[in-house]
Amino acid sequence: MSDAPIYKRVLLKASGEALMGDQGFGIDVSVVDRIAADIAEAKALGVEVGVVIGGGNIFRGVAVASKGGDRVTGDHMGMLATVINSLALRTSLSKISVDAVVLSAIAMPEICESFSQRQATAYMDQGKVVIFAGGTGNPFFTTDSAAALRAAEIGADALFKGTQVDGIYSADPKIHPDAMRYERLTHKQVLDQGLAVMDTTAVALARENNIPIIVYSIHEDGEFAKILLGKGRCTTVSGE
Ligand SMILES: Nc1ncnc2c1ncn2[C@@H]1O[C@H](COP(=O)(O)OP(=O)(O)OP(=O)(O)O)[C@@H](O)[C@H]1O
Ligand SMILES: O=c1ccn([C@@H]2O[C@H](COP(=O)(O)O)[C@@H](O)[C@H]2O)c(=O)[nH]1
Repeated sequence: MSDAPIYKRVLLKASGEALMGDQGFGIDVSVVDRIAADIAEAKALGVEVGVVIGGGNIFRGVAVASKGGDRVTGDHMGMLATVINSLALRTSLSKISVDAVVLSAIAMPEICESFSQRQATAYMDQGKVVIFAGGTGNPFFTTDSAAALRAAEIGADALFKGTQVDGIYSADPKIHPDAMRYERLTHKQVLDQGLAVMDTTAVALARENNIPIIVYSIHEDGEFAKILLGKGRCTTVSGE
């Protein structure tokens, strides 16, 4: 394995759902601690890391809409869930002495700083882990889209999606256990074939900005660093 990471600055989209561990809801601190350790390993390789965390372990806006409630309010609740997860990750990182800051797309100055592209980039240049909370700050989006947006804004070399599965398959492997895993795909193939591991807005944004997407299992200890070193199990999505 080479000692030099293949990317200098990355954006990690960490699964919200993964944070609940076996509990079925909420935050399992041991899982957050493990993800923090993975980020620390990447930092130790000299990689600059920005993070967006989902909110699926707490709340998704569609849950309100599907019961006849107001979608926008539901999405506000979902974005607040991502703030809770971001604060949990900052806590886990600070326990292992990794300097991290939470920047929220929704102003809540008593709790964390507000997002601005300039401040985010300045913090990353200083070597801090920047955790982008509150999604895009707009309803009808997802944290996948927020991750692609922030990746473009900070000039990330790659967008990592740490999720429940170890790559992109020909169909959802949770529903079709015989689906085939891809090593490499283009953004166009992901969009044309409707491979639903990431939402289409996020993939389109990454494609327009020439940002590779790496999909891997966030449940595998040390996989993030391995992939950064050019090894590890994942699917890489890049330009055609
Ligand atoms: N073609 C595919 N290849 C791989 N996974 C797929 C595919 N189609 C659907 N999926 C599903 O997509 C899921 C990832 O989607 P999703 O973004 O909702 O989860 P997440 O990473 O846990 O995000 P969140 O942060 O919102 O909780 C995988 O767990 C997998 O079951
Ligand atoms: O830009 C955004 C990002 C997220 N939301 C809402 O938050 C939840 C949780 O995010 P996931 O990506 O599903 O983990 C999402 O379901 C939306 O309700 C948003 O409105 N805008």
